[in-house]
Amino acid sequence: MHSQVQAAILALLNHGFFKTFEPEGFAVVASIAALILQPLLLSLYAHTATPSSILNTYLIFFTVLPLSIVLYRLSPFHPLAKIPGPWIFKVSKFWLVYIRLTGRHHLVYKELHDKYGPFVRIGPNDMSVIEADAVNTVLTHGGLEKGQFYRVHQLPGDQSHPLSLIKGDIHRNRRRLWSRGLSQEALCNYDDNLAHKVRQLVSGLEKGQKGSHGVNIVEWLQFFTFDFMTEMAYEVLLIRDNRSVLIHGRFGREFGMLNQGIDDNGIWQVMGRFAVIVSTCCHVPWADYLVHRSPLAVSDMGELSEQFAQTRLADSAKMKDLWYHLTDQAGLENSKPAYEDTVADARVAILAGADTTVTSLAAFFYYMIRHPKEFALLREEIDRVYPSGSDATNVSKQSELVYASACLNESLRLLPSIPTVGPREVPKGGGPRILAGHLLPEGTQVWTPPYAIHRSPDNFYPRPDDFVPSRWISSDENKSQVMQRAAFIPFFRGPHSCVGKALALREMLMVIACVVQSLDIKFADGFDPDTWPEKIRDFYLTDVPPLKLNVQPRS
Ligand code: HEM
Repeated sequence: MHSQVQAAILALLNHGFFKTFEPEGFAVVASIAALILQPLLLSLYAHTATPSSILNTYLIFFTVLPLSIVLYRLSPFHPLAKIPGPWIFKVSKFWLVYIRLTGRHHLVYKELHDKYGPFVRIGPNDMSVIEADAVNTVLTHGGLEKGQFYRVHQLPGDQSHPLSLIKGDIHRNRRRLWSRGLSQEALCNYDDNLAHKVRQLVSGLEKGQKGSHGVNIVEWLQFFTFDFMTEMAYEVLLIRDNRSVLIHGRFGREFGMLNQGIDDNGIWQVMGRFAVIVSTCCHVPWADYLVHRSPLAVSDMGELSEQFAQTRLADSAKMKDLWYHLTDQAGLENSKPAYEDTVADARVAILAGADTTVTSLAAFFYYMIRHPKEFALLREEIDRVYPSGSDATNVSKQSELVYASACLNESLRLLPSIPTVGPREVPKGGGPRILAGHLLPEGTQVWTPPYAIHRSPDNFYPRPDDFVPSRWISSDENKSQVMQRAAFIPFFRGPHSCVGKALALREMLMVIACVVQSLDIKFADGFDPDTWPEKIRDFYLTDVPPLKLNVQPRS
């Protein structure tokens, strides 16, 4: 057979092989090496190893291979062919990688759904769903497990298994430890520390006010959530009772951001960099393997959590912190979790609990200040539940904050802090699944992006894009509105939903009550509220731009 025909056939065989066996881990490097070597070996085998014939073989191989992939992905023979979507998304995930890098990921998903409807093909083997029933089917028990995105969501060289990345029975067993550490009973243990930090936040906001340029509340919320989550997870004393703990190594400075009013160690930069790298690479898992091994992705997060863990072990805690529960110090389980898994879990607590709360609270204050009528109603409620001089950190009164909770729901709806989350997957070995009439083969990645779901008029109507807290309060007026509660998923749903939801709500209501009781807040001079939401970037976690406020004690 002519060697050019052989090169074309070899390319088609490779396409068939990689369509069935997508390489992961070390197989990525082996596959790339195999692809590079094959045309050379073919030329040698066909005894046509002159420079021009080798070049020719390479040319044909590397033309036919991508061409056959593209044609197949666009063809009616592809299993997801009937799901609408733009051709460029069907052909390759590289377009989504680019979109992720721009931070417009959540906006693009919404635009695609506005154009193509509730089911959109957003990748060769990926679809996105915003219809309430289908979202419920995907996420709840008996639905789909975490997808490809999470398998590669691991720190470089890290062999541990944090809760956010595991599934099945292992996940169920570990989640029990987390649920104990975040149960109502456990939360009471964290209240004193939480109240102390919230008071520090309020006074920090007052002190941080710099003339008419105001104070960046996002930065102070970062100090607050990081300090609180770190102490809650490890009871690592940051700075308390005039005592400070020095974390050595790369982070050789004192922590206690609220106290110092500065992120001296650049932790938030580290977290931001980590989020960009991981969220971008997760669209192309095989590329992720290569990038993770590059010095670009050296992980400071792993080092930091190890240092916190060591400090915690050297200086035993005075309360039952999250570490106490995650290491099962009460001895309620048959076996103890591995040390590396606990370190990874405590790191997840900081990553999952700090950034999300910052975004949610920043969005809350933004929407309140933008809507003076609603803000006045909120104030009225806070003044009634926590009159001036009373203790606004008293959590037993939070159930009376009906309007504040409605406002919080509405801001979480408009700006969920993990705007697209990650996909779920039709598991290998269980055969195809049917979702709303679509037959999804094994390996299909199904996205349920909260930002697009929350703003769909099929789920929330009227005014799906507007801040309307009253939609959360039952009234005769609201009877005719569309309100798909199953489509409200800022904390996600099902076995992998947010295990820290109760803590997050308690924490956020405490901050809201204390800030509104003590401070007058408005946008700082020169701050442009119109463009603020546009500058929010979705790197799985959210990069929130500065929110400059003018802060004065309430008269
Ligand atoms: C407003 C604040 C918060 C929001 C909006 C939020 C939202 C979410 C969402 C959407 C997920 C699913 C992520 C995914 O599947 O990729 C999640 C998972 C998780 N969240 Fe939260 N979260 C918040 C605060 C917290 C806090 C304070 C903690 C405390 C430790 C926490 C711990 C976790 C953990 C451990 C998971 C993984 C659960 C699992 O896989 O079983 N979150 N969160």
